[in-house]
Amino acid sequence: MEITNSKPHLVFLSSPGLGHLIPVLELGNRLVTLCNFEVTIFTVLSNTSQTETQLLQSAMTAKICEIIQPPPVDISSLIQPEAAIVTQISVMMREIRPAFRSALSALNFGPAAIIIDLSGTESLEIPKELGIPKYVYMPNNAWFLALTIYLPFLDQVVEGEFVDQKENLEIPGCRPVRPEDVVDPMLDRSNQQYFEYVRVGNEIPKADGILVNTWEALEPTTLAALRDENLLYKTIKIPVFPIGPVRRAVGKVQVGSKCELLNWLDNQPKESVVYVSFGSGGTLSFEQMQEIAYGLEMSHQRFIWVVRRPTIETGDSSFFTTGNVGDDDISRYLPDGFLTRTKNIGRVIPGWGPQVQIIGHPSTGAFFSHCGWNSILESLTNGVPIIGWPLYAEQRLNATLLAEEVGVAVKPKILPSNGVVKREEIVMMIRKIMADEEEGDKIRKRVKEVKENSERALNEGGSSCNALSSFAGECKKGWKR
Ligand SMILES: O=c1ccn([C@@H]2O[C@H](COP(=O)(O)OP(=O)(O)O[C@H]3O[C@H](CO)[C@@H](O)[C@H](O)[C@H]3O)[C@@H](O)[C@H]2O)c(=O)[nH]1
Repeated sequence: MEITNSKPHLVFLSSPGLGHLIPVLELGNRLVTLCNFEVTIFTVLSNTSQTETQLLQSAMTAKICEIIQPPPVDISSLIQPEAAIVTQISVMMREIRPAFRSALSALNFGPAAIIIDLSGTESLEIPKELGIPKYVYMPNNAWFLALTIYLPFLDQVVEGEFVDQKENLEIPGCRPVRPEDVVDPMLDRSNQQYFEYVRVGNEIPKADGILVNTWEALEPTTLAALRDENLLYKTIKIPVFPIGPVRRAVGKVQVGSKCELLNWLDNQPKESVVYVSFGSGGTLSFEQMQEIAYGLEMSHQRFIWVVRRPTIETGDSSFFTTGNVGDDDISRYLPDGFLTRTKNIGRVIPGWGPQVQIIGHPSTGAFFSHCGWNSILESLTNGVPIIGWPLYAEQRLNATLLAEEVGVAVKPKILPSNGVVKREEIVMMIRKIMADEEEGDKIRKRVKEVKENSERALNEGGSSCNALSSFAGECKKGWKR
């Protein structure tokens, strides 16, 4: 790809994991096509996920953004084998800094700005040294951003474990966070991932601004708090640009290339199918898989289920290997006879599915989701209500936001990360979203409103379009050809 000096240039630093790579690639594409930038993305990969590698390959083929892939870093001597995902990613991003610094110094153009995603904030010092404007990209919602930047303060005033607190955690101007909803790194204050997360909270305000993957109408109160000098602006003192929803859209499916699954969806009634999938890393215990299988069967609703090998220990153990487990014989993890009994109403896919095509299909009526933010955005922008099944990371926070503030989701009484949710409750949630005429109807109407307000935000003159333009304006202002 030829790099010219005629357009301002932005450089991204993206961290491992599809949940980060996807929104970085999407935002990069948007800045090229809508704002007339050239974009280079410095990608740090886990190097163990085939799906990650494939995604990057297709981004390289599309040639919208320039991709730089540094050699993999070996962190095995720096962490314990059982280190949490956040710790692993933090250490990888720390070790990549010399390569990122050399790559920036070797560029034959002066970038207008550097955009660093959430897990790479330790690298903000590099553009600072080089005198280049620097921004943080939060590929999640504003409430999670608020908790992250306020955590260093909570760290000073809260005693004991957050999960053991009797009172909700107050964040100025925002919805309080229930102790049971705190993000994974806050579960154990003696674990390295907690220190890494507090560090990120301290580092974000060192940027010149924050891009966040949400929009005004979705989180008006939190965004107002982030701008209010008496509330959270006091902590960050930098502008926040709500530019979302940045998400993958349904591409045109080539004639003749449609898979059997999408043909099957074509033949189902409108909004009749429940799509069940837990993102790029979510896995379930064997017992929980049985309950979901029976719950789906007993609900008598049509479904598509992306099934992975169960885990016993943690919910996130396939985070870096997604797409690599697809060849397993998944029938052995499902109840006897399940596949035969449900063959007329359901489809089970091993490992990985064409999610954006499924969610964007008119036959899909609900998304049974782990509430990763990309999945949520794909659902909301297609007007599909959510059965929230938070597993790890910040997903409990996301599920609460959707169910209790936005009004587009239901979630189980006990959190799936805390115990096994029984089939009866699963049936109840599915039926509420798919068939309930009162509460269900309200949720289905609300999600259509959210779809429309997301479109308005992105259209010309909409809040996110304006936020992206003002970010672009700031970057172009300081750029010297
Ligand atoms: O079978 C599948 C499963 C997933 N996807 C895609 O993979 C992405 C998954 O992203 P997301 O829903 O955000 O889940 P995670 O990969 O789990 O994301 C991580 O990163 C997100 C953004 O920071 C966080 O919100 C999550 O909690 C964290 O687990 C989405 O674009 C999906 O369309 C597929 O295409 N097919």
